[in-house]
Amino acid sequence: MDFSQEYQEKLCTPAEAVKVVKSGDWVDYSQTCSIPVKLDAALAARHAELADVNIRSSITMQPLKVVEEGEGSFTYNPWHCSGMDRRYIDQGKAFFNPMMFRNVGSYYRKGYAPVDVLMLTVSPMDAYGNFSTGLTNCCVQDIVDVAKYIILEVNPNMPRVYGTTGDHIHISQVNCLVESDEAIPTAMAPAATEIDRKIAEYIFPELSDGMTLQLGIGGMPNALGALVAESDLKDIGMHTELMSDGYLTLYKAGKITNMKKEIDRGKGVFSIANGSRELYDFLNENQGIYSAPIGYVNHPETIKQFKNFVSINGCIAMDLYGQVCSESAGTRHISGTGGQLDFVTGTFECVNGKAFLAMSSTFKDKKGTVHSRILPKFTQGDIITTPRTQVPTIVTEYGMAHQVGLPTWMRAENIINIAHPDFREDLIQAAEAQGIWRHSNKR
Ligand SMILES: CC(=O)SCCNC(=O)CCNC(=O)[C@H](O)C(C)(C)COP(=O)(O)OP(=O)(O)OC[C@H]1O[C@@H](n2cnc3c(N)ncnc32)[C@H](O)[C@@H]1OP(=O)(O)O
Ligand SMILES: CCCC(=O)O
Repeated sequence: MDFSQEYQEKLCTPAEAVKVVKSGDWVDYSQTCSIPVKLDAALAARHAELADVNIRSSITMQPLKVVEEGEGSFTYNPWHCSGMDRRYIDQGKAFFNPMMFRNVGSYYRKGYAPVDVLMLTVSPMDAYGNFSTGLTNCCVQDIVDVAKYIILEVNPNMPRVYGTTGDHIHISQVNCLVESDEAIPTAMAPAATEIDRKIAEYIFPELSDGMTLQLGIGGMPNALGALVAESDLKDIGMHTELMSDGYLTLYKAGKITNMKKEIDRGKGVFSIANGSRELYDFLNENQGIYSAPIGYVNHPETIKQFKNFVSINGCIAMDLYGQVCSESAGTRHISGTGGQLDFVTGTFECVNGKAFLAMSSTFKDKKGTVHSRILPKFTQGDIITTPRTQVPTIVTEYGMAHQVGLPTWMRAENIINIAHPDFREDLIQAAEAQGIWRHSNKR
């Protein structure tokens, strides 16, 4: 088998490749590190001749030309937002696409998310005609299966990552391809703050040897990663939606062996990766790691097979009823549901599952005013990411608030105990007015 002739026949320039896009089409860019840079620029250059083209993607890490140069012709619809995506939404150039992450693949398969053209970055072809999907497995197989036309942007900087379904695309499935040597975008995790470190210290005693760990984004998971790296904990397993540098720190410290995992033993599993170039090099042809579809990684049926599973994610605000908002600030869109509800739900199903949602107790706005993240009730349009029926333990720098199985007055008391002291009295009065404060509650 020699696929080099087919490769040459399908090779074209970005401008030639994007000619297939018509007004009214839905174009899919895969997500985050796999967004095709040259094809995006070539498509944006056609803005004067196109109208009402919809782009689907997520978590952009560098400017999208169709958004920045194609206003009026292209509408960008992210499934999940990076800082850049939320600025596009703030500017009215993009519109969030709500989703449950484990189900996104089925949105494509069931026809709710049509795809006229798929274009994405992949690593160079191997001897068998396969292009690795590299850092983004996610739901690429579902998109490939339904896309009417597939264009690859082949880039030697995309690591070749082994995996299950969705880890590669064969040249026979592809309509055309272009070549690129653009750097794959990197994302540096925010430095951990003193508050992050305090939260990590509350969670740390809940961890044990042999656990399987899912870490979300942000400074707090990094702080926890650093604590674990310096601890005596051993034989940790990785099963995570997002692989970022926090895990690389744990691998480098010898903490992750994956040998105690009940499933996928010996393999660290992720669905999307973004972080440093060092992380991408670590993933390249690493047989100890595999990428898998989000529909597998995030599914409660998968997660429940782990006995000792620990899930740690961030949130933005919560109310005294135990509802958690992790994706908006009032009506301002911030990030997305992502895998939060998937992991909270799945972890509850595990024999010894422990899920934590973490946030600082207060937020300082751009004018310097300090607000409590713990609110009496949500009234400003905040989106509920984790409903109170599924909410696990909440952690701030003042401690942990257990919620599962507790009546309203106990939930409210636990939540107020982890609020910033300056806001506690007002919260107690609100709880009383809302009828969720019992006369014997501690003050
Ligand atoms: C990868 C995984 O996590 S896997 C599965 C889990 N997925 C999830 O949990 C998804 C939902 N969670 C998240 O997206 C994140 O954990 C977040 C958004 C809650 C926290 O992430 P961080 O990176 O620590 O958020 P950060 O503190 O930088 O705030 C993000 C933005 O929200 C704004 N913001 C945060 N809290 C508030 C608030 N209470 N009021 C107003 N704005 C706020 C910040 O100002 C910032 O906006 P800016 O970029 O315009 O300045
Ligand atoms: C890739 C990050 C999406 C999420 O927060 O779940």
